[in-house]
Amino acid sequence: MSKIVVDSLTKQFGETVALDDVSFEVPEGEFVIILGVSGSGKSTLLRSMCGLTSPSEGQILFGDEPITAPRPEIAMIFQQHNIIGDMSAYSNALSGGVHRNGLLTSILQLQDKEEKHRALEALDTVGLLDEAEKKARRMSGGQQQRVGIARALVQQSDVLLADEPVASLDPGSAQDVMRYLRAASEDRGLSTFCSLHQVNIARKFGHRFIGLRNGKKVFDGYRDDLTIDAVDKIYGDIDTEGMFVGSSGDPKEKEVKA
Ligand SMILES: Nc1ncnc2c1ncn2[C@@H]1O[C@H](COP(=O)(O)OP(=O)(O)OP(=O)(O)O)[C@@H](O)[C@H]1O
Repeated sequence: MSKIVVDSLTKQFGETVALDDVSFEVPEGEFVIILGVSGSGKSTLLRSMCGLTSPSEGQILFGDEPITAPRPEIAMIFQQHNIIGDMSAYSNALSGGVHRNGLLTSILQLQDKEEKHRALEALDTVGLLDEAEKKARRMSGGQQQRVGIARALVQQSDVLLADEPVASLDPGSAQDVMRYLRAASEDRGLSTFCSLHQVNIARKFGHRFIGLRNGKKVFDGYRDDLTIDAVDKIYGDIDTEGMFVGSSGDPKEKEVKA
């Protein structure tokens, strides 16, 4: 496994500067939450880290190698789950090994025993072993997101990227997904980067936090550093009340420990 280095990363889309000279270094095994308002550059950062978006300037290194295209060591869990509704949770999870097994083997489900065991183990990690045969489309949003995590685990990556994995979920399901994501990440020592809107969920599950504002990195620190002042720096003048709902539902949780 290797550390991730984001080195002076700038990304422009025409006139829009989505990321502006962002740099940080993350050792393997850290659970990092990316915070920022809509449009601050969170998705662009994650997409750049998995090689789906190429930098305008700067680079991202995985170990010593620049990331220039998607690679199996880096798995991405998307906001819209991106799983196949007509397939079972098990088949979806199993498809995470497509880069090892090839498309035909995956479609025909001719994977070896070890691979099938891996898929069941991944479903177990996200608490869905009993639902393995259930069609994904008949599962709740939170369960579908957990299937997405299981599929990423079957990929056997070293790095897990999750772009707002709880954006469309109710507070209870959002916490479930975060709990499983954190457990999966710890279980396997994966470096994990997850973008979130809800600050109290972030505080509950995050280890390290990176705050973006207008494409610039305005915060990089650990739980105790994430004070109200730090949150204000990330979110500016906007009313942050709603962002703190989600873990206990108690907006007083915005009174973060200084
Ligand atoms: N493919 C693209 N083409 C043009 N502009 C883009 C593209 N992708 C992102 N942008 C712009 O870059 C900026 C950052 O967008 P990005 O999606 O990274 O923000 P975000 O923080 O993830 O937002 P959200 O929380 O709404 O997902 C925005 O101004 C957005 O409109």
